[in-house]
Amino acid sequence: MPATPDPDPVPLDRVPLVPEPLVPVPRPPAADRFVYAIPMRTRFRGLTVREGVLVRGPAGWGEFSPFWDYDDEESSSWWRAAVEAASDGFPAPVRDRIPVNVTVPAVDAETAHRIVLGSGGCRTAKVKVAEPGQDVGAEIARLEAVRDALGPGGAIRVDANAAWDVPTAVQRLRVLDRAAGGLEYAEQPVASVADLAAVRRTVSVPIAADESIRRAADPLAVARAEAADVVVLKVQPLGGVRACLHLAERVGLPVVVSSALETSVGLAAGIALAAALPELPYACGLATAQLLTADVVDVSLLPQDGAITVARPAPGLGTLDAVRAPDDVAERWLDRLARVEALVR
Ligand SMILES: O=C(O)CCC(=O)C1=CC=C[C@@H](O)[C@@H]1C(=O)O
Ligand SMILES: [Mg+2]
Repeated sequence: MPATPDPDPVPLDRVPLVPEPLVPVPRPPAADRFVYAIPMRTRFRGLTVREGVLVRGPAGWGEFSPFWDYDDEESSSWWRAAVEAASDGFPAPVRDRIPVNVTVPAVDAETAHRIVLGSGGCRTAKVKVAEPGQDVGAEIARLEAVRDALGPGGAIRVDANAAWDVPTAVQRLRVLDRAAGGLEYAEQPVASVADLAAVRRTVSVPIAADESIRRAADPLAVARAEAADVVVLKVQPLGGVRACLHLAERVGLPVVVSSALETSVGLAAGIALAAALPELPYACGLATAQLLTADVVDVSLLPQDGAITVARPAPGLGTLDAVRAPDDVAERWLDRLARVEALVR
């Protein structure tokens, strides 16, 4: 198995002006690409390790990290988002603090309670439900624990990741709405736009569309079908910050920005989108650096008093070396990236 590809020739701006010190220092990553692998704190979305590629350009760093169930065609929008960050940078912000929700994976009640209390002051929690192999009892206990930790004034939303059919969604949302002491909204309870519309017509809990937006041929179908009250925007799958701003303008529904479980390089794009949107009526799902055991930057984008200050942290040489992916993982990602780049050329 070939070793990690040799870094590209060190560009002129990185040629040390003084002889290199005797003590080896971490070599800078390849001039413009770096593959990371970071263990997750808790299994989330079936992942125990988050991997991806950081790319550096004239405007800074971008992140290309499509989940492996996205094929090369679908991954092209993820690459466009990374290229936008690295080449164009981000639009001007209209706010400097982004209220964020804490993300609660499908964990036991005690762990859920601890996650909310340790969230950095988040007043909103998004709770994973419909986890394969778990029953409604576990979801009720998790939601009751989250409500206890948040207090009566907090907001609780759930995410089923399209797992239910319509009858199950209708019945389960009524139960979970009670267990939570009221749900702010339910994210993607069912898979299709038609089923989302059917659930929305039947339950009182507001509905948010996520997969029906980020994996749809036509994201506007959700609005035309009156299938959702809220639209979830994720920068990478939707092709970048400017593409999301354009979609938000056209969809005509309230939007919430959510991450794709990126490092703080990728989260910075989500923060930039949330900072540039004319309206931001909901706390955003951008506190997911809390789900990773490490980061590619020295100071992660993490909430304080329930919000993240708009910033664009850059990777540090030391932090990059600590999360460098093994050679075989790096090769797999760079091969994927080469295929996707060939598609979008
Ligand atoms: O929205 C949040 O609170 C965090 C992001 C999040 O929940 C997700 C990120 C990426 C894929 C999914 O696992 C999940 C989602 O469906 O929104
Ligand atoms: Mg979701």
